[in-house]
Amino acid sequence: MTARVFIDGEAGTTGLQIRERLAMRRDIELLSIPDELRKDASARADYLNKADVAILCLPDAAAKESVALIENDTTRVIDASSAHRVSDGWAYGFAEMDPDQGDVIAAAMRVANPGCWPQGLIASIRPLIAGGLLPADFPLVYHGVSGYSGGGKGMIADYDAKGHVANVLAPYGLGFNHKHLPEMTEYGLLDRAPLFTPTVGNYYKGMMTVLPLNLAGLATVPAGAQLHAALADHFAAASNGFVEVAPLEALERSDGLDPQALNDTNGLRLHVFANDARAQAVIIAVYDNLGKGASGAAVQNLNLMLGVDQTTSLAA
Ligand SMILES: NC(=O)C1=CN([C@@H]2O[C@H](COP(=O)(O)OP(=O)(O)OC[C@H]3O[C@@H](n4cnc5c(N)ncnc54)[C@H](OP(=O)(O)O)[C@@H]3O)[C@@H](O)[C@H]2O)C=CC1
Ligand SMILES: CC(=O)N[C@@H](CCC(=O)OP(=O)(O)O)C(=O)O
Repeated sequence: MTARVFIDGEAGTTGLQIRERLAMRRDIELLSIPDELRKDASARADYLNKADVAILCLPDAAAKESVALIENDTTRVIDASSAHRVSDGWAYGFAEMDPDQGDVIAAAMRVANPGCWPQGLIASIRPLIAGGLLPADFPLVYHGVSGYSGGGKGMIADYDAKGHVANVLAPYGLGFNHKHLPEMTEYGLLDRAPLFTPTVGNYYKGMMTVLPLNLAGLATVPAGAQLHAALADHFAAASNGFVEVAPLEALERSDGLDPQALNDTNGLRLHVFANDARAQAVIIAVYDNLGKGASGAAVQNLNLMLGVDQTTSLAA
């Protein structure tokens, strides 16, 4: 049986990428709204209500409106916006977060796709706190760089208009109130939000996030090998291959540390570097903001909800 899938916001950056990923799927019938009606609430309501799964690739306010337009109890929703990520009744769509999170997503009517930045942080810290290697009140500083497509059509147009002679690395979020902090705190198992300093790079897509761990002062200082083993064990159990942990790095530099290394994939790779004598470590995540960071994760969640075997699917 084919599943009817409606992408509300299919003309946007994330929507287009999901469309491309689903175009070749014979098990999916894509319901496509005529361009002139794509912002017409009553036409959207029609499409939303006839879909088996609606994928919302919209600003937060429009995503909330879409959910309110659904009048049946059969349309399932994957929301790529940040509107519902810490809301009751919504499953958080980061399948590798816990060994059973894929089952939670598979059974859910409402799935909130994670923000791109939270995925690197949650992947890096949640297994360490859950495993008791770090306390929940450990003070975190979280840094990273994303390609400018992370800001959607608006930011892409800005960079295009500047003719790509923009700032090589532009810091932002300097009021320390980034909209991703609530989901980072909740699903990172943290007592308080990290100090988060994102930057946008002058390139289209791809991310690298950096989580330094200054471990001195902890009652029990975990060795780098323990941090690495906790992450490797967690993702061996919880991942179907989309999240991998590179071997423990004993190098000053690594060729894998390129924010564009996993572009056009649904992969996320963690790297652990440590100096036990100094009680210092850093965990670095590399992934595509439009892949695992948005559309790849949405397709992965769709596959889970439809019961499609991820290892044989071409899509995610
Ligand atoms: N880009 C990324 O890396 C990531 C994005 N996301 C999230 O995914 C969502 C979509 O982001 P992104 O694709 O980047 O954004 P874009 O701005 O590229 O696309 C959003 C689309 O929604 C359309 N839209 C706006 N308002 C309405 C409305 N009321 N009814 C119907 N359509 C509407 C826009 O129309 P128009 O074309 O006319 O502007 C546009 O096509 C956002 O919530 C974003 O935060 C999540 C993770 C990563
Ligand atoms: C580079 C850039 O601007 N990135 C966006 C996040 C993109 C993303 O994860 O989307 P959501 O808005 O759906 O959470 C930002 O930091 O606001």
